[in-house]
Amino acid sequence: MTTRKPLIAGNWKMNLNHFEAIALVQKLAFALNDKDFDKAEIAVLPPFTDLRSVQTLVQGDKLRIAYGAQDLSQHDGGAYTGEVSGAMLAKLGCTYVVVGHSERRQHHGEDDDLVNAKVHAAHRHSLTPILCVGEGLAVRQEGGHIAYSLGQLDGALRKVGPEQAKSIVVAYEPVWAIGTGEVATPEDAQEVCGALRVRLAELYDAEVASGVRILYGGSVKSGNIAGIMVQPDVDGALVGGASIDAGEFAKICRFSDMPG
Ligand SMILES: O=C(CO)COP(=O)(O)O
Repeated sequence: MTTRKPLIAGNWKMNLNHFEAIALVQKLAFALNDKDFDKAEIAVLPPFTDLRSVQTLVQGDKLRIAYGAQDLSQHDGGAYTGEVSGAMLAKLGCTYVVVGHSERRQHHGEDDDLVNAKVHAAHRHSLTPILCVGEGLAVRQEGGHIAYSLGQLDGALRKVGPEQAKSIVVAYEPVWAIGTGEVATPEDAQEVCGALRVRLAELYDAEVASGVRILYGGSVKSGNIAGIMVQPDVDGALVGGASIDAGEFAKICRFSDMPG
């Protein structure tokens, strides 16, 4: 069986300017030690305007913190006012890029085809997509959460080959648990993350499925991370609100020391 190194990624959303970004990453680097970085990969996903500052700090001080962006254009360049390309993110040393976050699907009308195009765009520039899927409250209430999340996975991975699929990170983020304080139970998270892994095995093979990291996201805090992380198919967390507090995020990164 492949061992999957846990990934704890902080999606800052539209928070923190570049000064604040530097302060947060410095605090985080100060709070965490090599043992923490050995146990889990730790990443921050700041707004575009912070990335250059984060890059300079991380590279200058050789920090073991990975970073990436929250979105990218499906295009590689050209007359697309306001867009940021994968090539630009790669040039800034980004490892990750979030694709298909529910806030982009909801507020920017991103559908599965666009999300799929963005997954391909990320791969063209050797960025690892953190592909977000997850159902809204109505779908959950009628029990369609697994089919819905698998449908989003299928759509996002169209024409993505096994080699590329291997490097993808999937994040299950039930929309009803995002920013609401309403965390899915560890069993809820496991149910869908397990189903996503089974679907990866169907779309590709067992090797791909066992290598892909699947994260849970939605109101993750230091007080609930331990229970989520012990689930067999949950390989990390995509943390929103709690990731812009360095102390709280550091505790989440040390999930094995937190109460279950
Ligand atoms: O959307 C999320 C991470 O991408 C989750 O946000 P919260 O942790 O604030 O609920």
